[in-house]
Amino acid sequence: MSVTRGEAAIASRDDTLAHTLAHIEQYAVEDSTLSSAREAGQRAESSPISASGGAALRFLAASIGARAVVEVGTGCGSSGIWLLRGMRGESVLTSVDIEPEYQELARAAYRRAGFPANRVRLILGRGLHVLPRLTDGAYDMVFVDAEAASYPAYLAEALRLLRVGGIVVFNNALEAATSTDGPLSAPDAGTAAVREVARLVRDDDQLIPLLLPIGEGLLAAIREEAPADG
Ligand SMILES: C[S@@+](CC[C@H](N)C(=O)[O-])C[C@H]1O[C@@H](n2cnc3c(N)ncnc32)[C@H](O)[C@@H]1O
Repeated sequence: MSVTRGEAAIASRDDTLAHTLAHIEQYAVEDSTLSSAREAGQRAESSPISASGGAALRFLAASIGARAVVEVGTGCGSSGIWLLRGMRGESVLTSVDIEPEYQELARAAYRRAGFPANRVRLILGRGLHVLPRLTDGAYDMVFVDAEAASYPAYLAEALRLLRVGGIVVFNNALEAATSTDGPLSAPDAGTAAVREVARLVRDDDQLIPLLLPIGEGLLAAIREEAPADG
């Protein structure tokens, strides 16, 4: 079967894109601590963050001198190690997950990475039950890497928790943004929610949005000061 010029152009673009993304992934180097955390996560099927996604988290945390970060979706600790490596000394990562076994593996991974126990507050529970108990405006960064269907609700919580200048980041933002729906099927709840949160972030005057094609796709936004009335 012959290939049209349009199909050839798309194939070559897809090829170039795949090479570019592979290059970005390889550029982010994991040391042995991060490799073993990721391997433990893969064995436990907790879907650890990609190296490039983790490097972006570290960069973002360092760029704002983060001292207090909330994570939803501890997994086996990969993203937490990247975050802690970007955060200031003496700072605290609060990380929430529903799986006690994952959090035990994460605790061991943080220890192996050299972070004392008082740098991490692990909370067992559902993100949407735990976040409302945390203090308003007390956090520099909120990272969400848990059930996609709740992303819009996590955005509302993050906006309450973040200080002005703080950053919210959602993982897995790419697939939903780029997938096409079948003619007869509506997107599943997770895909619809990721699209919805991307729209909410872009349309909010108090947020500076950024969609990054890194790793699983990161949707990030900086919280700005609310505009003065009048
Ligand atoms: C993609 S994994 C997180 C991977 C982790 N960030 C890492 O890099 O290793 C998603 C995690 O979200 C957790 N999770 C699922 N639903 C949750 C909920 N409602 N509240 C908190 N955590 C949840 C799962 O147990 C799982 O560990």
